[in-house]
Amino acid sequence: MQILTLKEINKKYDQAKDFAVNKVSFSVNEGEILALVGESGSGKTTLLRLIAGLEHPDQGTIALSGQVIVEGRKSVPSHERKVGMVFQDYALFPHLTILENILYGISKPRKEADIIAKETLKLVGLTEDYGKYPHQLSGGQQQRVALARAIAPNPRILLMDEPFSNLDALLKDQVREEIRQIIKMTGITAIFVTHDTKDALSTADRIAILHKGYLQQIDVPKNLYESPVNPYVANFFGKRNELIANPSEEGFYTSFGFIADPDAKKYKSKVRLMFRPEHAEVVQREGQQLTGNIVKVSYFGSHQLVKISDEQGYSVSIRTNPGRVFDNMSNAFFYLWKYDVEEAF
Ligand SMILES: Nc1ncnc2c1ncn2[C@@H]1O[C@H](COP(=O)(O)OP(=O)(O)OP(=O)(O)O)[C@@H](O)[C@H]1O
Repeated sequence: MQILTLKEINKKYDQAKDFAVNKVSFSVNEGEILALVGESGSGKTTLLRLIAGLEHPDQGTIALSGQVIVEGRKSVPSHERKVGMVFQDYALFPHLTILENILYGISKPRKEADIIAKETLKLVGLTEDYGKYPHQLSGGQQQRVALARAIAPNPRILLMDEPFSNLDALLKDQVREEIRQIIKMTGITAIFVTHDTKDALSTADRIAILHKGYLQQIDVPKNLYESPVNPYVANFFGKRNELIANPSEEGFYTSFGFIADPDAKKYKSKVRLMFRPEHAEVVQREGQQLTGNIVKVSYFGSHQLVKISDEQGYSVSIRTNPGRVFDNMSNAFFYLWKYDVEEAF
């Protein structure tokens, strides 16, 4: 069931030249975690603020739990929308204890509020720390307090602005997993903004990608990564290699050799074969594969990238498992097991 629906949302700030958000429509299902991703200035935060009621759109409607909260001039005030917010810097009150920080948002009699706050602290694994002050906690723990404060009043939806950006790389993996688990345990619907594709791919059920205020694609992570609707989305989710190829009846001619592909005959002129480093395989023996010279092997622990160059010095990068040994400047054979064909010119 859909809990949040945005229809044709436009937003232009005073004095701004362009729209920050352009005709954006999408829905979020109950219990779903949606990531809003895009480069800086793509409109992610603006969308979040429009849903929270901190901004009003120039056009469009927003409905939350069956209630229209934005339509024309109508706007349900932010505090009546029952939206939970987690800010990038957590925005905890430094002079209040963890328990007091959480109690702050619960408008219930003290005894009842106390029970809710302590239950929420248990949920986020901070039962022992309720008497401490924010500065006495680690970044990851502060993050969990901010989450507890946002979910304790039982909001209809949880909004998080760059929730992982203040954490170092090591902590990030752990916190992502924790936050996802907590959200899933409560069953709350959540939207978070991030510019980091890893945050989105690992934490979200679906991802919406924005570019210059336009929604490009909204889908489950696997589909966005494997079947992007346009080159912008494809490139956003990591580097792709590009091979210029001439189509023929039987396949594509590239500077690394021939790729047999009956679909090639569909194309009349030069195309670009786009493939991700993990969608190619370096093989031992010569055969029906492409060939080139290994010019660099970069080791990343979990994998390595082998850079292979053609006779003109144009290179592609292929991901291999870290245990494989390659000699620099030696001849290499490889094949592509997945690629997209894009019109070249
Ligand atoms: N208060 C404002 N007044 C005028 N222009 C604004 C305001 N806030 C944002 N903008 C502009 O609107 C566009 C979208 O900004 P927004 O902050 O929503 O993008 P973002 O994707 O969240 O970027 P970032 O990742 O850098 O936070 C940008 O061009 C930005 O400069």
